[in-house]
Amino acid sequence: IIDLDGTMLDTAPDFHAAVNRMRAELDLAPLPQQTIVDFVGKGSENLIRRVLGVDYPAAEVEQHFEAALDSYQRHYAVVNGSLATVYPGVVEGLQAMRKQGLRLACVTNKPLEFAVALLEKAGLRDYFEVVYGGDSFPKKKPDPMPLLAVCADFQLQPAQVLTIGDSSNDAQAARAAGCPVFNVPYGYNHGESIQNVDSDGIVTSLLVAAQNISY
Ligand SMILES: O=C(O)COP(=O)(O)O
Ligand SMILES: [Mg+2]
Repeated sequence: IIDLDGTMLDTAPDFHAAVNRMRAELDLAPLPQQTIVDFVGKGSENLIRRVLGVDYPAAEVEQHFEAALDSYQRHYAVVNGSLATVYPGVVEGLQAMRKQGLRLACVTNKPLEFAVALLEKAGLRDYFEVVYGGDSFPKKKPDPMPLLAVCADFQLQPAQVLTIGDSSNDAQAARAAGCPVFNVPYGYNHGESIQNVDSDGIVTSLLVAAQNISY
């Protein structure tokens, strides 16, 4: 089970562009990319609340939330995949995993519609039997629900299903599900060091991950 944002694609420039177009519409000043990226990983609603929280106290965040989310989604749909790049070793890693006979699923907190469009644009959609987004189930990562759904789809025990992601969110979901988990060190981990995350190891790329799967 492979995560999307910060693991397969560097989508930071897409988030940066869409958030700042939304902020311009709301007469808010643009934010630096790093500020926005530190808010990524827990879905669109959380991202927009955090981005509004830069300017407004909690009660006012809720007043502006719906209009901001609506604007952001409109802009993200247009920007999606146009500035993002595939990380080194992703295509090679996915090819190596498929060659080993592994079945692949993508589980992301990105809304499903955006996730599928992005995977298609990047030419990665066909590697995955299953794709689940942040709105596919009542709960998203760090809840184990979407990971357990993949285990059920594949008729495998969680201990037989490896997850790979760039953040503590992925690791917590995996731990809660009972799945082994690798982290990649190059993505977005809520502004925290990846070294401090409880995982089964750090792999420098999906290709290195593919070379270290034994079963
Ligand atoms: O949209 C997000 O919050 C990012 O999602 P992902 O890291 O789970 O792909
Ligand atoms: Mg991620």
